[in-house]
Amino acid sequence: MKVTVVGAGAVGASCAEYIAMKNFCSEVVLVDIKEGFAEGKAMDLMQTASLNGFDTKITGTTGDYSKTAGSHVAVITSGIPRKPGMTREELIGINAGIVKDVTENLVKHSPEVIIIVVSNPMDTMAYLVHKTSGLPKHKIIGMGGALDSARFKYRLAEALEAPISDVDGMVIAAHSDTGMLPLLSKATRNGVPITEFLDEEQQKYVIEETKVGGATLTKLLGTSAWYAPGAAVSVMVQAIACDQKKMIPCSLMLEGEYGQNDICLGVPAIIGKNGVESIVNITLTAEEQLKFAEAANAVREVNGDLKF
Ligand SMILES: NC(=O)c1ccc[n+]([C@@H]2O[C@H](COP(=O)([O-])OP(=O)(O)OC[C@H]3O[C@@H](n4cnc5c(N)ncnc54)[C@H](O)[C@@H]3O)[C@@H](O)[C@H]2O)c1
Ligand SMILES: O=C(O)C[C@H](O)C(=O)O
Repeated sequence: MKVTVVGAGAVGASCAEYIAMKNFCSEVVLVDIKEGFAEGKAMDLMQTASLNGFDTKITGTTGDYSKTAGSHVAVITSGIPRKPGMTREELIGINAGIVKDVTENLVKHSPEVIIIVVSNPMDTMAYLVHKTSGLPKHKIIGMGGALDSARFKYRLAEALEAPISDVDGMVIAAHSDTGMLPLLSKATRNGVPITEFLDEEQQKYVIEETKVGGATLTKLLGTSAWYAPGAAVSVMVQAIACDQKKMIPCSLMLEGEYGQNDICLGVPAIIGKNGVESIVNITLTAEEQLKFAEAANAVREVNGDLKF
């Protein structure tokens, strides 16, 4: 399995590192526009191989997409991250051009590729890849829900004073500060609904902290997060590489599912060797349905700023 990661910055390098550490891929190619940067990151990571015990070969290139030819999966992390006080949506002006250009180069050299979109505003960037790549819809997957769900579980475990392995939960809808929908109604501790353990104030705290998870880290770090995003991507790549058929919330093109059309939004999906094997329809409460529709309206407005 050959995987390309475009953007060798904080998130791209973290993706490459987690993928290599899990040792399920033969090759990871890092691509960046900054001269020598991807080559340097690849060399540094390769010098951890004997220490960390992996055999994945990591190489880097400054913009030579012929080196990415025949990739099974490509991850797009190229583009600018937000600074404290910004929203993800403000990145569209710069990142849309980068994502469109990168997508064209990837598909030219790997026409069968499955693309995982990470660059923000992610739901809109995933939509852009659908509109410009010519790839079938099961081959384009936006990464947001896997990360947001991990943050949800972190906050649930914190509120419950429980180990994270005790809790389960999922976040769907938009990967944005206001459009995220942590499904509290379905979250559990060892199969017991979370609502049996947390009072309303605690529930509200968990939901609000989850939704601003990215903004909180951006304020602390001065730029956006990379460890959990990289780990989330590696879980998705492994689900494809090992045909795991894992259920992961991902930003996917909807054609009637959840009452939406012609939009990429986070929904639970089965991820396996073909990319998206299927979208899973779950029952939402009336309030959740309303919030999902509101998130869709906001993403649709941002999509309106795209120029193809
Ligand atoms: N979807 C998510 O959950 C999620 C999580 C974290 C970050 N992000 C997004 O991922 C993106 C990257 O974040 P980061 O922290 O790694 O930023 P970063 O600045 O550390 O890295 C971005 C890299 O992209 C490179 N780049 C820019 N244009 C390029 C091009 N045309 N071709 C190849 N490489 C190019 C830059 O040189 C840089 O090295 C941002 O848009 C950020 O908002 C999304
Ligand atoms: O918050 C950001 O801007 C980056 C990313 O989308 C995240 O959630 O960490």
